[in-house]
Amino acid sequence: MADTENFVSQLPQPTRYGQPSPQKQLTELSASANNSRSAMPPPGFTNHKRQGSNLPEPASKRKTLAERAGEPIKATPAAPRSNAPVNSAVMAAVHSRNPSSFSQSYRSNSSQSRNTSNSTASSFSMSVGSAIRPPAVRPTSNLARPKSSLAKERGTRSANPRPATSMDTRGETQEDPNNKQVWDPEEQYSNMERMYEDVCKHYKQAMDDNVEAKEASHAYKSTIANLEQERKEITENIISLRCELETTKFRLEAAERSKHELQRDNEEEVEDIKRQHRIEFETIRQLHRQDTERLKEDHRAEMRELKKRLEEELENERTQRLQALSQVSTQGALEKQRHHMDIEAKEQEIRNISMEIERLKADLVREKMLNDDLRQNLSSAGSNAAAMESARQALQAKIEYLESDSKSQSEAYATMEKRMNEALERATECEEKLRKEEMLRRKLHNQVQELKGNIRVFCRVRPSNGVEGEETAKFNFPETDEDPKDIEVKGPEETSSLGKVTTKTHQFSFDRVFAPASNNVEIFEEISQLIQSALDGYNVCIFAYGQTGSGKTFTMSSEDGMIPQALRQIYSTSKELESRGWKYTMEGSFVEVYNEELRDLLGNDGDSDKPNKRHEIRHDMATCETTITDVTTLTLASQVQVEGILSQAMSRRSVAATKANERSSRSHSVFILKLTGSNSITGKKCKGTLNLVDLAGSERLTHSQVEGARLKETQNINKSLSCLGDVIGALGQQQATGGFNGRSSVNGASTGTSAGAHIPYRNSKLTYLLQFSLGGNSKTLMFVMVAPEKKCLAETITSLKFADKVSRTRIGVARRTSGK
Ligand SMILES: Nc1ncnc2c1ncn2[C@@H]1O[C@H](COP(=O)(O)OP(=O)(O)OP(=O)(O)O)[C@@H](O)[C@H]1O
Repeated sequence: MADTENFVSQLPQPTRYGQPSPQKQLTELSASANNSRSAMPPPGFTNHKRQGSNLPEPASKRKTLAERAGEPIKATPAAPRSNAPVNSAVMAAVHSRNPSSFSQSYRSNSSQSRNTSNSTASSFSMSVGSAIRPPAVRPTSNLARPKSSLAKERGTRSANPRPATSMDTRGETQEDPNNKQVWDPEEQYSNMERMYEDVCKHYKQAMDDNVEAKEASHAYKSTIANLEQERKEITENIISLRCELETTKFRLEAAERSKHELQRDNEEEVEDIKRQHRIEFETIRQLHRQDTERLKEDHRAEMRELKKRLEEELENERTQRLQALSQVSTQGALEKQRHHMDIEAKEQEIRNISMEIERLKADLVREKMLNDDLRQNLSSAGSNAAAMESARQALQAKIEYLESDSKSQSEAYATMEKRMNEALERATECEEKLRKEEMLRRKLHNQVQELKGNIRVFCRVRPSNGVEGEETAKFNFPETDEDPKDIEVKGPEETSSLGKVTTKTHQFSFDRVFAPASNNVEIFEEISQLIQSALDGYNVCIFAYGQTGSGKTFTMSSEDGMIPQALRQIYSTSKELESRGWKYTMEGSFVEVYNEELRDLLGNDGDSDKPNKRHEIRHDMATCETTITDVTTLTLASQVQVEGILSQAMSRRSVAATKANERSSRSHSVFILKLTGSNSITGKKCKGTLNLVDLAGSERLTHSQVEGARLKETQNINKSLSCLGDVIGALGQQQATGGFNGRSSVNGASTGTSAGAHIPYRNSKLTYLLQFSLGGNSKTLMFVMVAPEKKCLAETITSLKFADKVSRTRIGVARRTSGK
């Protein structure tokens, strides 16, 4: 295809169908003429002419006749040479064959010559000579002209110089004016005659040349005709080639069309095949789907069948296994029961042994703790024992004696048995006496507590924290023989209006004052009797009050703080009391009151800012019991558990403190220990609660100092602490007016037997939580913590004033909570 197009593009474009352009034709013709000229080598005519003539050479650039024949005919411009007009005149004369014109021309020429030059040789001869010369170039090479007669003649003439003409003579005459020459008509005539002859000769010669030229012209014409013929042939060839080209093009187009048709047919065929394939594919797919569906259905049916069979098998298997299992479990249960019984027996054994040990221990402790009566009993028992020892020795001697005599031996044994029984009876009597003594002790202890007051205040000044440059305030602890109860604080310097600087000394008295040197163990000794009260069935509340950093947490929760020591004491005492028939259950929980919300410190509430569960405080007014919903309660059944609950609570509190930006300073933590005891010998029951409270920092922040979350905290702390003061104040008020009757009314709601005044427990979460541990039915101890730094002086005095107010409050008699 590309070849075809190339071939077509290389062909000359026809101007009109089947007709070559005239321009093209002309070009081809001149080219052929050129070719013919170039093909024709110049004949030796020129050389020959030169050889045969001495005439001057024509201008080298003059065009040949043949060349001029190819040019369009135009008027010959006037030749610059002098002979040109003569030549044309001669030629015109020759062609017209008009002698007059010839003579006229001749005359004009001659006269012209005469006018122009007088000193040179005859211009006539020069002009005629040159004018009659044949054309310089032959038109064709193949038409070599024979030498003309004129040329021959010229050749001879050149060898023999021409005789002088009349003109020559005249010239000579003119040259020599002194030479006397006469106008000779004869001679002139003869000269004329000669000239005429010459002219005739020239004419003849010209005629010959003309003939030759005609011949040449014929030759040219025939050549032109040949060339024309050739051109025609070439044109025909071109036409035929063009026709062929057109035909080829036509065929090509037809082939192209057929190709397109074929292509289209092919495409349609392919489309048909595709369509067919699609239909076939769809049919196959349909069949396949049907097959699949059928197979699936079969498979489902098989599966159903299989499943059914398997279920049946499974059911059978299960029944068999269940039977086996029930047999095994029956055997296991029997085995377990047996083991259980074994364990119980062993436990009982252990219990007995441990009870024995505990009893022995308790006896030992009791020996130490009992008063003079007990010592007397013991001494009498000792004398009894000595008597018994002597009796035993006597019996021993008797046994030895009786060993030889069995009769006397059996008698001695009977006596010994009798005495043994007597001793046992006496021991039972002693135990009974001891129990009565214990009851008496409790009673006396409570009386002492009552005498001390149901709300007591201890003041503790913490040692300086040793920070360099920190000034310490002045505290004075007046020395007394008894326990120190007073404290003097030098207040800040005050400048009067007169410029006098004075320092006020504040004096306070509390139930006990602990100087910075005192330690936690020492302090606990003072409160251990209160802890004992909780075991005796009283509600006890010990709380630490003071500004941030004054040592509240250190006193309450450090390793030897009040909470750990109280727990340890309760545990050990409860164990001791077991020997006297008391059995205690102890349940501990640790909560935090933050922003008037309860958080469980033994649960996960302390980990985040928001408690995971919402805890509510519930009061049972009948039993005077408080419970908190969803709070974690741990039973303290062993010393390990006691330590566990402590470490867990401490770690929770420290996590919470770190996470919530030292929240411990801004929340109240309350450790609640519920003690339930029952005496298996006397059948008595008691229920006491020990609340150990680490209050939030008591420093009063003004609302303008804080904002946002901190403002809310501050408001809540201020509110709860002032609420605590209000409750204590209200309780004192109630006592003063004699309104207290064992139970107070809560926010006006009567608790049953109350005829008392309103106590605003509900005004804060803290007081509401401690409702049954604050007031008439409880024993309260407040620690007022004091930071010794001078910068804390103002807060210290405020705290001490508050504590003093509390200390002056007298609250009614506490009553033991009996179990149902
Ligand atoms: N009696 C003391 N002896 C030695 N160091 C003490 C004593 N009391 C308190 N500290 C120390 O003083 C610092 C502050 O005490 P603590 O944290 O108990 O104060 P706080 O009143 O509980 O403060 P917050 O209200 O922030 O909980 C602690 O480093 C503590 O160890």
